[in-house]
Amino acid sequence: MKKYISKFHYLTQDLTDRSHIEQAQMACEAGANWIQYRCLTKTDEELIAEINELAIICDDWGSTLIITNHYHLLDKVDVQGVHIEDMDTDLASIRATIGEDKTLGASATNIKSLLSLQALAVADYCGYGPFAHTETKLNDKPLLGLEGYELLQRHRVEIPLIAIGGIQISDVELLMKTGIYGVAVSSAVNKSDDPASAVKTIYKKIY
Ligand SMILES: Cc1ncc(COP(=O)(O)OP(=O)(O)O)c(N)n1
Ligand SMILES: Cc1nc(C(=O)O)sc1CCOP(=O)(O)O
Ligand SMILES: [Mg+2]
Repeated sequence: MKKYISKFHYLTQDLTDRSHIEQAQMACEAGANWIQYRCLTKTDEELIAEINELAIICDDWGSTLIITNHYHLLDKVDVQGVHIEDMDTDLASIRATIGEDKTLGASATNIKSLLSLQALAVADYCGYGPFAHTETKLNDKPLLGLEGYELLQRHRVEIPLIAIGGIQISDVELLMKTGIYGVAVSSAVNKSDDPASAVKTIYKKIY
């Protein structure tokens, strides 16, 4: 089943000065139509409570809400899907568990893993990175740089490909010119002096 996938994925993150709820509220108000709730530090009860609040905000603004990894919560909360970060996990079995209606995102870090994911045909989009160094999470994978995305033009990439990892506002135009589908951003928005304006600027560069 082909689903709508946004070209701009805004990812919340653990911040000392702003909750995930505040981040999502800001992003929705600024026009983000795709929020990925990336919280890997809470118990299921805490996650469910927070996701329920996020779902109301996203519903009010008409934004898609995706959770990171916690697919076992999908039948307990009102979200549109899940992004699975573990590339070694059995995605076909996760798809069978969550059903066809939920959006399933997965990750790839090189052309081989991207083409395998595409061939498996169970994910709705692929997060592809890391583009550059990021402080948001530890990363031991080679940085792709712009060339890593330009190289994809030699392959038949049909799955919507979302670049991720250390993307700054100034990278967005050049990344989009490589032919990718969209970008995922966290800290370039969250660590900006004016996060709402950062969201709006990224949108204008994409659309
Ligand atoms: C849209 C999107 N793409 C990728 C990820 C996960 O990133 P990934 O690099 O796979 O995570 P680690 O395996 O490095 O933890 C995401 N959350 N969203
Ligand atoms: C989930 C995730 N993976 C990344 C990687 O580089 O592999 S970056 C990331 C989150 C995006 O954060 P930011 O825009 O702050 O780099
Ligand atoms: Mg990674």
